[in-house]
Amino acid sequence: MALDDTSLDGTRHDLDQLKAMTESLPGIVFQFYRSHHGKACFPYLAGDSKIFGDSAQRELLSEDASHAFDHVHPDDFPRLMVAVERSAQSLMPLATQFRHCEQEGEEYWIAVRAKPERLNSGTLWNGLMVNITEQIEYQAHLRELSDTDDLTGLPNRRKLMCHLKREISVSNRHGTPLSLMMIDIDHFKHINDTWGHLQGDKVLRRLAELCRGLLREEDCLARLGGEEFAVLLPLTPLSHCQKLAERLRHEIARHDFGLPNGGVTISTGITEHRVGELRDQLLERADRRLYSAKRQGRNLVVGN
Ligand SMILES: Nc1nc2c(ncn2[C@@H]2O[C@H](COP(=O)(O)OP(=O)(O)OP(=O)(O)O)[C@@H](O)[C@H]2O)c(=O)[nH]1
Repeated sequence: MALDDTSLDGTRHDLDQLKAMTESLPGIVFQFYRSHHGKACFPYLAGDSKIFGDSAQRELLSEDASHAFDHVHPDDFPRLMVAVERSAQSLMPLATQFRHCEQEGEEYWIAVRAKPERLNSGTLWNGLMVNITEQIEYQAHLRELSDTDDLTGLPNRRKLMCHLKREISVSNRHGTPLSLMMIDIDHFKHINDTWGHLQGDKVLRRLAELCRGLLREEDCLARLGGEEFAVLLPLTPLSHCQKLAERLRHEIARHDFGLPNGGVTISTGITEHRVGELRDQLLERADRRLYSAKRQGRNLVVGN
């Protein structure tokens, strides 16, 4: 059959347009092939050159995909391989994400979506990879906001509960000590009522800074709400926690918070986690001791 020159021109034009379009995509259109013997390659790759380099690098990948896998973050590599294997076995779409690392240390988060088809010699996926670094960073920012107390910048109750869950599980598994302090400012209502809410806010912020400065990096100081704070101390037995609580109490009592008459004091309940107990049992015991400190006259640490 004779070829119609005009329709060939049209086809060439369409192909050129398609090529130009894929080259400017904010992602990659690809084919990935894996033989039954494990040989893998990218027969087709087009799009964002940030992800898989220039045409010379892509030429290499069309023969051997291992150069691409060298750039996958080591923490993400096993998950990616499991996802590929599952998709090959089940012929369900491949859907996962991973970090792509550049030699210069730059990292991109890539989302991959691809449909597999069985061939005689292996599996072929047709799919897309999209750079989702901005979304991942934005999600991390939102998570940070939802875990942070606005006024003091400290972790909030929600974040402390996550830490508690993790540290209790470590303590249960390894039998390592874990202590908890519950701190409450004494007569804070009086400070607010006498000097105003803004002055009260300043006291909360200053107290948070003061405590932060006296704690180790791995100790989690959180604001639970109002004038109540907590400190979670991994690898710390009650005796050390007691010394630290006394030090905080002392430093706060002698600190000049800028209030015209007198200082600020705190009451503290401390306790150590008992292997096997639940988070709420630990919290309740620390709370009971805090209220015992209040009952006994305030500006006090109670540990049993
Ligand atoms: N300035 C300020 N005040 C707050 C904030 N959150 C809670 N408060 C106030 O903290 C005060 C807490 O009062 P109470 O619960 O009666 O406790 P207290 O006066 O410290 O008395 P004791 O704990 O028994 O020593 C209340 O007046 C709340 O309005 C805040 O973010 N900023």
